[in-house]
Amino acid sequence: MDLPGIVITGASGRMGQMLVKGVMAHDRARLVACVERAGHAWVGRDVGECMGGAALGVTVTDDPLEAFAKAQAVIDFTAPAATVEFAALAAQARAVHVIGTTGLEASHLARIDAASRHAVIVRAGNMSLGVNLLVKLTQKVAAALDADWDIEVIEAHHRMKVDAPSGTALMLGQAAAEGRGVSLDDARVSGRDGITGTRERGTIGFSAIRGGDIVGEHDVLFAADGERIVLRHVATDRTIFARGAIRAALWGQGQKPGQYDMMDVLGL
Ligand SMILES: NC(=O)C1=CN([C@@H]2O[C@H](COP(=O)(O)OP(=O)(O)OC[C@H]3O[C@@H](n4cnc5c(N)ncnc54)[C@H](O)[C@@H]3O)[C@@H](O)[C@H]2O)C=CC1
Ligand SMILES: O=C(O)C1=N[C@H](C(=O)O)C[C@H](O)C1
Repeated sequence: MDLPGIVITGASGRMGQMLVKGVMAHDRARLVACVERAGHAWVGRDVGECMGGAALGVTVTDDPLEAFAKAQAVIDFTAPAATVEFAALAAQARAVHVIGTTGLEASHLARIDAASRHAVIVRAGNMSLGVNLLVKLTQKVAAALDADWDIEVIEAHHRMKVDAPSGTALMLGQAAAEGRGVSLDDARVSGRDGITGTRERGTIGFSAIRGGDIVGEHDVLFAADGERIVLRHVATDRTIFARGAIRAALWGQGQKPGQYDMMDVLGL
């Protein structure tokens, strides 16, 4: 039987290039197409040559529908506006849609939800094993501690990142809120500046650092009088995200239509 065919959207991006390499090196998947936005310099050229290596026999296209028709899975680390379009097209093609894109708002999530009635969608703000384990740990620690322990999520990323808090920080904040039995929407405090007043008991704070080429660092701080606990994940290489996304694309084959996350894929 043929190996599942995979399309990479946003192929020229930081994650796109990792994913092209990851699928090419994989023994249970094959690269069938690469998509970039209309007008991008890579469109019409071989993706391997664009990446500065040997030709891979896959020409970058700006036609997602044609690309998805050849595929069993679409791996998508692009931008919210593109991802919601891809969700509808992937559902039309009955391809598994793996969404790594972050910065999605309620209107985007509603469109992804609609697409998931017809197709398998796996979405996570972080596809790494380590972060998904950290999410579980965060929930457990938050459940064990009362509101004498202030919770802060601190994240650091490269200077090109466009959304904050990061998708991972929001996953960690959500886990902390669930552990504590509160709603994140009610407890969330982001971006303090000026005369903020003293810290409100029970809130969950978010701080974002942007600089240089930081791949992704996340701390969940539990701070009480006289002691602190810090849960930390440091990503030093984007292959951890690509590995998780490819695993999700293969896991999704044969699943029932619906929305899944990396906890489902990893069995956590
Ligand atoms: N869930 C996870 O594990 C991870 C998620 N991310 C997220 O993935 C996204 C992308 O991150 P990066 O690769 O660093 O960004 P990037 O800016 O390097 O790449 C994004 C790519 O998407 C392309 N693109 C945008 N609109 C498009 C369209 N309509 N059609 C086709 N291609 C389009 C851009 O041209 C670009 O090549 C971000 O939202 C980021 O937060 C990043 C790393 C891990
Ligand atoms: O934009 C990034 O780079 C990353 N984005 C994801 C996020 O928003 O959490 C995952 C990872 O931290 C890298």
